[in-house]
Amino acid sequence: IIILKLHDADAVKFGEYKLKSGIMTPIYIDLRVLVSHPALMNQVASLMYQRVQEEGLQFDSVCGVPYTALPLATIICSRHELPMLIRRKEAKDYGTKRVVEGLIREGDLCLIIEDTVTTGSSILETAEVLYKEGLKVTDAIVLMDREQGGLPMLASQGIKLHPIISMFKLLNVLQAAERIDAQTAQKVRKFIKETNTFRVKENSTEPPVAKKPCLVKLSYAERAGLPNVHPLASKLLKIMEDKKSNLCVSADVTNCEELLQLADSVGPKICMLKTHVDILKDYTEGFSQKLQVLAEKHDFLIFEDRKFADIGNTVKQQYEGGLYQISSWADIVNAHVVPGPGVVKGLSSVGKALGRGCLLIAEMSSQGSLATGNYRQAAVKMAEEDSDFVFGFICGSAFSMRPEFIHMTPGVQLEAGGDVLGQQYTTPEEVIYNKGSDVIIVGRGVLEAADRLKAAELYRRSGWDAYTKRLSPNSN
Ligand SMILES: O=c1ccn([C@@H]2O[C@H](COP(=O)(O)O)[C@@H](O)[C@H]2O)c(=O)[nH]1
Repeated sequence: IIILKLHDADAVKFGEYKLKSGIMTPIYIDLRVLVSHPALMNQVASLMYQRVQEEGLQFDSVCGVPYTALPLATIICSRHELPMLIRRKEAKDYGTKRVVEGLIREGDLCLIIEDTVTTGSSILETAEVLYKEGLKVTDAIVLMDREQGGLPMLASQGIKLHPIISMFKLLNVLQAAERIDAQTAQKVRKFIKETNTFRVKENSTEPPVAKKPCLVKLSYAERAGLPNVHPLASKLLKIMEDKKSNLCVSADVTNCEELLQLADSVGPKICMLKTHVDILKDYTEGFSQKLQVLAEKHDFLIFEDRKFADIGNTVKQQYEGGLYQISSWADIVNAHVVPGPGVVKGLSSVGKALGRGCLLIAEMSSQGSLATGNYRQAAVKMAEEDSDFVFGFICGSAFSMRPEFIHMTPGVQLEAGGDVLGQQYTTPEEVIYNKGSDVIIVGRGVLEAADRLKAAELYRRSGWDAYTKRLSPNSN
């Protein structure tokens, strides 16, 4: 009966609508309308709490995913006198600057409340914020599961989803009540089946049990096939899987011939080659053409570590013009987030049409870096707003719960340490296995070795072993 009431309230719409992922859908669930139907809102909250009781869920606090689920969480908490937490979508830049409001005790278990689940990414985002505050999340109650992969995806991350209504049930009820005809119901069923965003690995006997949440439990190959992954990210993830390499060599040498020799030598071992074109003494246009030929030959991407950091109009010119014409040869560039979204818009206005992609610098490996806390959050927000151009981050650890974003970490050597100018090193195992990052960026670890090729192979193997260990069912 709740399904018919939701339909009456226009919370279930049939037609052509765009989802958060960009996919067009023939059915749209709009539970924002609930605020105008208090009786229905109360009934939904009751059903959700009933589910909590039926499942015997134990928790210390409740947090609604902003914004639609906030009133639902509020009603449940108020009625049953449960402590509530409020997750801010954006941290304040004054006062306490908190991202989660309410009483937080390290190790407390928080129950998440959500209105609709498609891929599960919104619940994961909220869970990630809560983890960072020291809380645990093992369960989420959702009113409507679109059955497009959210449930198994969340299970793979240690979160059990408890849906009140599922898409197929909803279609059956609406069809039986003659609210929709058989053709519409069939069209939606087909769409839902064809756009499933997550599949449990075939032949896997592993139950989706709650483990310590690992940000990226999916393989590179699985992530390459996600529906909303950037084409360049997909290409990179496929290269990584094919070449069994998550190694990016930072080619910080100062003459073109040496750089080309290095690229040709370590090419088979790497997924990406990073350049600092402005340290080359003898740059010519011919050099970038030769580098592209080598990238093609050995199947790696070129990342120019230009670290753009100006207003949109200036970075646009720096990217496409000047001596280096970076946009004509570099697959990937990066940008600081300090200028605000304009820097991405400027770069995107040149690079998007060329099929290029951008990484945002969310953190830096150097000692005393100011890129921490809210700064990193701002980078995530900017990436999400321009995910048709930005596909990842330069960072110390994985923090975005969206598997379509790639995390890349510089400051890597086989032994932890640093240099005299503030660089700090961690190991491939620490970066990939413990911190959940995807790519290790190694400069002097390879460049200063007596045998650069041998060193590249050592780093490749070390990074790859850490990745396979991360994926193994026994890892937590
Ligand atoms: O936070 C950052 C961002 C970029 N880098 C760059 O990576 C390499 C690291 O070289 P090593 O020789 O391995 O130290 C270098 O090109 C930096 O400009 C970084 O180190 N940290």
